[in-house]
Amino acid sequence: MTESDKSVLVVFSGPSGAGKSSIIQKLNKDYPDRIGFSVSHTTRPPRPGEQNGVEYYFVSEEKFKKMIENSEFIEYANVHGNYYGTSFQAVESVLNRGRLCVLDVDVQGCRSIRRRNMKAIIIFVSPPSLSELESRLRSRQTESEADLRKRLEDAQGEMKTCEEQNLYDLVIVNDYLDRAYKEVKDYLAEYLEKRDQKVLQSL
Ligand SMILES: Nc1ncnc2c1ncn2[C@@H]1O[C@H](COP(=O)(O)OP(=O)(O)OP(=O)(O)O)[C@@H](O)[C@H]1O
Repeated sequence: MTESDKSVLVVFSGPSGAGKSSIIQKLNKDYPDRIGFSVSHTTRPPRPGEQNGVEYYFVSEEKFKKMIENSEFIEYANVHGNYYGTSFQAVESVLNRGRLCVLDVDVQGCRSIRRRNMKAIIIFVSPPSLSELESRLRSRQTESEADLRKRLEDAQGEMKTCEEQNLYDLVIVNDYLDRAYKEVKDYLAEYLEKRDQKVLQSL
């Protein structure tokens, strides 16, 4: 079995505040040796101590725009004048090390992964309701009122994408974190078991 045979891209998507980071944190805690995170590209200058290829790949705006033109990004955004993006190549490099590459991307990112026909498990994390989502975002206290409103507005559209054919492999409702996490873990375990059996049978 080669290293890349053992790898799979695991993508989490869903509204802001649905619990993607909470689930990813738990996965990372339980499987620190199996999980890898891709290094993003950015046009912001490195801060003291930051190394190229470790915290980020630091590139010029010209280079970043060229990469956009060449469709090299799964997703990218301009935040306060600086570009940030997740490249397909950065994900491949985690996968080539035989790791499960875990990503948190928006709906467009999920569609772009599907278009590339990548071997990926795409999981939509849904809040139990929009009112519960609002109350979690409020207790997190990380957004301004305007930002919070925008996130809740976006959430309505994001929830509708659950019905899109062949976009998500699994939709989980994050009612209780431990229960939702178990659903993710069981799904991954079953996927990996089936896949490893297939690989073994083909040897
Ligand atoms: N099942 C749950 N019950 C109650 N609170 C939860 C649950 N899951 C997560 N939370 C809390 O809800 C808040 C939002 O969760 P989290 O930050 O993981 O969301 P997210 O989807 O990663 O959001 P973003 O996309 O904005 O990063 C956090 O404060 C988290 O502790």
